[in-house]
Amino acid sequence: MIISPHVKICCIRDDEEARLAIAMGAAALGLVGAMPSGPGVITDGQIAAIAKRVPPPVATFLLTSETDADQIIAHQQRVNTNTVQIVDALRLGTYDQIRAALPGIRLVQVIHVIDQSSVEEALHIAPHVDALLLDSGNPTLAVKELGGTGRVHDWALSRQIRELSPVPIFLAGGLRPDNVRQAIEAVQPFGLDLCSGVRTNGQLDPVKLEAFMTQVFNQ
Ligand SMILES: O=C(O)c1ccccc1N[C@@H]1O[C@H](COP(=O)(O)O)[C@@H](O)[C@H]1O
Repeated sequence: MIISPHVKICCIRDDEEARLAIAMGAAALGLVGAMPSGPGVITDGQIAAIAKRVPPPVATFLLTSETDADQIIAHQQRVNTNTVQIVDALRLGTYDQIRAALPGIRLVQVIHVIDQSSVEEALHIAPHVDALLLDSGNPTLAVKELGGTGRVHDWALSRQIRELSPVPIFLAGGLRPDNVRQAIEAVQPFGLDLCSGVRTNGQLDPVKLEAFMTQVFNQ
């Protein structure tokens, strides 16, 4: 039997979208800070205001593109989410440093799944974080893609990571109502994370969201 994964709805723009996502069954909301590209960016002020009004036990994820531990700590302290999603590789400082400065705050590291080396990268980082989030960006481009691409990646690689990882896995990248069942069967992740697949003209679309949740929970 495959257990239904938890759902994180990302790119939340305001309280109304937050309420809609929670009403439809989201366990977590993604709030996107400054990024080099992507459709979901809002200001730190907006992130702080939305996060403050999200009721427990719904998790609030700050998506940060900072790569220096001190800057990641400062970013979380400006917005007060209960989880930090690091969408690029940590270049300066350590996860332990972030944990010491932010007790009780969950750390989720994004791995952009490109090839077999992504599996090694994921397993190297996994022991230091609370979860991994497997997405379809490309941090090597001149203008980095760090998520929100609407593209799927090679789920066979994500399946390998899920089977070997000591921490839970969220699957992201191009998930939609029409492919989510296949994604769940292929990867069997702890969680699903999506942005563009449940939006129309940038707005969270209740019809697409309901279709997505039906595929996840009512099969
Ligand atoms: O959405 C963005 O603007 C964004 C920008 C930079 C990093 C991450 C971003 N969003 C994350 O990307 C995943 C996948 O998006 P999609 O479903 O493929 O559109 C999304 O769930 C966010 O976590």
